[in-house]
Amino acid sequence: APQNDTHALTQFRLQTDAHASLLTNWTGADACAAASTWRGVECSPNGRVVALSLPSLNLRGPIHSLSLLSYLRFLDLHDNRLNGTVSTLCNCTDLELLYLSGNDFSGEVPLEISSLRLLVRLDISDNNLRGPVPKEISSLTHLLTLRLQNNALSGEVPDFSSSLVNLKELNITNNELVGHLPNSMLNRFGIASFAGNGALCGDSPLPKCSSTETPSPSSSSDNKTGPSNPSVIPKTSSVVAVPKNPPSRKGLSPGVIVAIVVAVCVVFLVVVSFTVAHCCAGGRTSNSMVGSESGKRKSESSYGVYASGSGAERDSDGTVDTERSRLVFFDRRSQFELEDLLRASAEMLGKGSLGTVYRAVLDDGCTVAVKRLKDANPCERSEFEQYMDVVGKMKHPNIARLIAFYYAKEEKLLVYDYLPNGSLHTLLHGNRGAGRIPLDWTTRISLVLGAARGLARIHAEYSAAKIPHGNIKSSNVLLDKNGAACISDFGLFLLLNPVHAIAKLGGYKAPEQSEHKKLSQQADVYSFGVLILEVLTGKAPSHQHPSMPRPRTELEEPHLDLPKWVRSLVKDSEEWNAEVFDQELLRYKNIEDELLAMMNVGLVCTELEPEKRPTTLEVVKMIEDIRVEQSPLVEDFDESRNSLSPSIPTTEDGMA
Ligand SMILES: Nc1ncnc2c1ncn2[C@@H]1O[C@H](COP(=O)(O)OP(=O)(O)OP(=O)(O)O)[C@@H](O)[C@H]1O
Repeated sequence: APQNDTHALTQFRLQTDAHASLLTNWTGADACAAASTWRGVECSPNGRVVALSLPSLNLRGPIHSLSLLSYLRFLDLHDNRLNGTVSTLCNCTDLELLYLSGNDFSGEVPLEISSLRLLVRLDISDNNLRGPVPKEISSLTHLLTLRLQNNALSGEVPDFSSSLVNLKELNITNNELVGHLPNSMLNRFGIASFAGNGALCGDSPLPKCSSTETPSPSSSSDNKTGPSNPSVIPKTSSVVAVPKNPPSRKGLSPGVIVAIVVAVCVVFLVVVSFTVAHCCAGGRTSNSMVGSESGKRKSESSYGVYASGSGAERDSDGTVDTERSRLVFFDRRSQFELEDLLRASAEMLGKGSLGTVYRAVLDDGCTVAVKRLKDANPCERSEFEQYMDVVGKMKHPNIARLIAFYYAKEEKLLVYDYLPNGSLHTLLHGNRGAGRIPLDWTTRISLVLGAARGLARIHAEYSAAKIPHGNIKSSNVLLDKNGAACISDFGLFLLLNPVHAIAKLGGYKAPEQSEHKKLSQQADVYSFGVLILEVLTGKAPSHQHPSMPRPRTELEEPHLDLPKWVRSLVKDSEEWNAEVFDQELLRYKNIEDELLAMMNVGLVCTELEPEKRPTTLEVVKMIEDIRVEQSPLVEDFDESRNSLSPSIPTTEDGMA
């Protein structure tokens, strides 16, 4: 079966990627192999493709090959030029999220859609779909979102009001729907969900239905050819392009138009005031809800999943637990719903030891990083919330900020500020070949100092409990939009069983940890010392855990004990040995003293005996003494860190 998945994807690529350039990294025999990085593909632990996300890639052609992906739960192909019918996907009965909007799909919405019983979101808007809105949709009882707008769907609107009890968003606007709109549908979803159909009738503000409840020919669309009744459109007729925003149609009296406008305005105002009240309430209660079951409110977007979308929170009897799953925020200024997150266009940033990280751009342009935890987390909800409370309260300019979290039985998400400028690991080891921009000494020292300040804050905040970071390494030092270093992944070790934490996490290990397997602040200092030596030597240290697949640069030297290697070359702390240092650093003049001083900080941090190591506050002081002001100490947390416009730190040396 896994080979079938790879075969299906390969077929899909051959049939749709005419430009070939887009999916060039779809190579190798197995899309789900451990080291595989097939763009947009996500696999389950048993090697089956569960998610495919390829929006806006100018893909053209049919999608029938994807019907073989029998484990697929998330499919996002929106904004391409894909064509043919969508019926083939009805074989993918595990699908929960299906986004196909903005393509050239034609034919009818298949009756077999009813086999996709797990669907939570269905978006097939902005295509050329014709024929009726099938009644069979009413069996998709988990649906939260149904978007069918901007197609050429015709016939009457079925009554979903009693069957689709979870449906929050319905949009069938700009189609060719006719006849009586059931009052229950109008009342529940509002006139705005049905606008742009022209020939619907029913209760006010719609025109009254005639006795036969069929529209007069003059009230049907005037910008499309042929009759509006689907049954008389030959299935073989050429597809009439549907304008994405059709002009308003004729046929309504001015009075009715005024009534519709007033009704839409009223609905809009009600929605806006509800949203404002909702956001304010959310802001007031977000922190207090952590760890407090009584504080929880029922959320509109409480049933949700991300990416492969496994988070259907179902009770044993199959009912949906909508009561307790919601995004919990740590900052009243950042408020959005899980739905916004689900709707956001997402791009996989990478996989770590605890899960996969996605970059998600919300509708309002805000960008966040979403870490979707894999099943490494054994915690109960209350425990999870307590730990996240610890992380969420930690606000410092050199610590990646946790904005919110989501906990459901099968899905745990952590939402962070998106830090757009990569990691220290990438800056040091990425692209060492031709075309590399050297990482200058000023930037290095400033990043080390920033990271030291972040770590010192964690240690100081939790000095009594001696809570460590537990996973210090250069790939967990990320750069914000200003190029400042931020320690990421703080607090995640709390989610792991202590027995397994040390093996799972990929930070640089202190020697004492091979014996007692405990995380500690002193071990963090050791890891930080290794990081300093890494910055000085340009060499990637060994993670001492061959089972860990990361980091994976071609330049990483296997099993390099960096402190040992440096000590072997430098016997005396005053001794200068150019061989130790990164060649890139040797082109800068008059920095030998600073390099030596920094090397000594690295060496003292990596003392074999934990008691001999300095505290992180002392480390900060030592680095500040080397170069007085490299990284401005920002006391106030910079809320504007999150940005859509990444700025790359200057890497040409600006040394005095
Ligand atoms: N807040 C963020 N903003 C931007 N990119 C991020 C953010 N958090 C993580 N990433 C990126 O996502 C990818 C995966 O990160 P993740 O932390 O899961 O793995 P890791 O650091 O490689 O390993 P580990 O799980 O041991 O920390 C990395 O490339 C990382 O740089």
